[in-house]
Amino acid sequence: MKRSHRPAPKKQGTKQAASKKPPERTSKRDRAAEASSGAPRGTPAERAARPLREDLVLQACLEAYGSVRHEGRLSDRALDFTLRRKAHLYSNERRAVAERVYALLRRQRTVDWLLGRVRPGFDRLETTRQDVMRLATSRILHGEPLEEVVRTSSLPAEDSAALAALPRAAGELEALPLAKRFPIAASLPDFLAVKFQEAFGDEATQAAEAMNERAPLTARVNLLKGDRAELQRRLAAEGVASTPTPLSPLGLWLETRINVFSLQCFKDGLLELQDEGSQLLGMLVDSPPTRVVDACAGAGGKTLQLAAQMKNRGDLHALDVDEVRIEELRKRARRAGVHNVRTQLIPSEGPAADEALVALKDKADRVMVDAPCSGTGTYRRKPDGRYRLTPEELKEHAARQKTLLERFSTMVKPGGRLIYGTCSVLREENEAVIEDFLSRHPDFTVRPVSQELGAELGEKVSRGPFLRLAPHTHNTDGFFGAILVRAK
Ligand SMILES: C[S@@+](CC[C@H](N)C(=O)[O-])C[C@H]1O[C@@H](n2cnc3c(N)ncnc32)[C@H](O)[C@@H]1O
Repeated sequence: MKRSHRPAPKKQGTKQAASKKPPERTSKRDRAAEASSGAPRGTPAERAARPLREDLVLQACLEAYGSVRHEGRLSDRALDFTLRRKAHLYSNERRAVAERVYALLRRQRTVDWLLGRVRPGFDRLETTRQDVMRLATSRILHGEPLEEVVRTSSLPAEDSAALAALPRAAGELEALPLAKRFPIAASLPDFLAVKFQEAFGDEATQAAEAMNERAPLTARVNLLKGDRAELQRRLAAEGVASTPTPLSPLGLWLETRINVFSLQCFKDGLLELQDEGSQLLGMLVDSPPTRVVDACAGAGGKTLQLAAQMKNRGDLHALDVDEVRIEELRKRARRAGVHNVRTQLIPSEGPAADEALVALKDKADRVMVDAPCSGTGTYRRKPDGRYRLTPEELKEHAARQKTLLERFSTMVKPGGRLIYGTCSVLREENEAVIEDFLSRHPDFTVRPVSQELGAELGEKVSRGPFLRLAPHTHNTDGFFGAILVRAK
């Protein structure tokens, strides 16, 4: 099968990290699975090598995938929901379920196209039978041997025979002209494929390929509780190898098979899980220890970073319209030892939304607007997002981003800065929003991000004056960031 329809091998970890193999420990999950299955206890190494019980894995994959594809659930929630009810699965089986479901979601359109070629009447098959074939095809696309996939997929003979013809269908896809091939090979809806081509030009294929790979597991060190080297030592003591991220000085790629949330380091607030690109966006706020507003704080990913950059001093106002996220932020702040945050639940629109900001009008040194967006930069982690987004929603995102930037800019004091960011790779949510704002606000000017990040790092992560990150160029999620300075 051609390389272009197959993700690259996983990128987590390095040789160096792998050679210092940490002690393994038994996960709670494995103890629960052992208790419920009556299986003999093994050493951690034996457990890791235990063959998958393919029938159980397939059943769980079908449940989780089916609830995303046919019931519209979000992928992370569907997996969480399914796996919570499968206490009898060992951790290697749970991992296989998550990996297979995500892998299929990343390649769903490609898989359906190929199956339409190799299995006459595929569209008319019963749904579960289709999904079994989809899961099998995705595994083959990801490099598993045909015989092994057929042996473990409980397929009728004619469906197994169809899978053998996949290399021919992949060749047919490869032979299509680019305009037809790209949306299918990239597994993007047509309108998004066009947007990706506009955003990345000649690099669109590469960009989409990288967007369809698995993201590294990335942590940010909480500088309020120690530095990166110290965190690495603490992680190693808990059996987790890590590698410093190449761009963010705050990040570590974690190599672990166990749940990070169960680590003592995590419980003690030494780290947060946060993509390297998100860390770089947070670094655009230089956070002098005075008054900083995180206007779309959500559950506080950036808020906690800003608090650490402010050394827990000054006033950090975290605003959001979502009460559940704000509550999560409060919990995380307590764990991280953050004391300078004040949270505020604000109305989402209308005069009340403007009134809620009156007390901060012209008062903030820095205002961060990490705007709600299409999430087109995060498809490595949320692969199903692409199948939900519509052209109308994209327009709504851009319109809301303009409104929010306008509204929150009123809090910036003369000489202060407005920092705008998204996890979108699309121009209409990024540069176009900034251009629109500047056209109505001649008192604001763009400050190149390299002035904030330093010339060397700035050059690596910017396009023009803006932060511009993408998986194929930086191995981060896709992010945009801009710094605007208000005249004194
Ligand atoms: C990209 S997320 C923020 C992520 C967060 N900054 C972080 O780093 O974890 C965008 C946030 O904007 C919030 N939001 C949506 N509409 C808003 C509004 N009108 N005013 C303020 N926040 C809003 C959403 O609830 C969501 O939490």
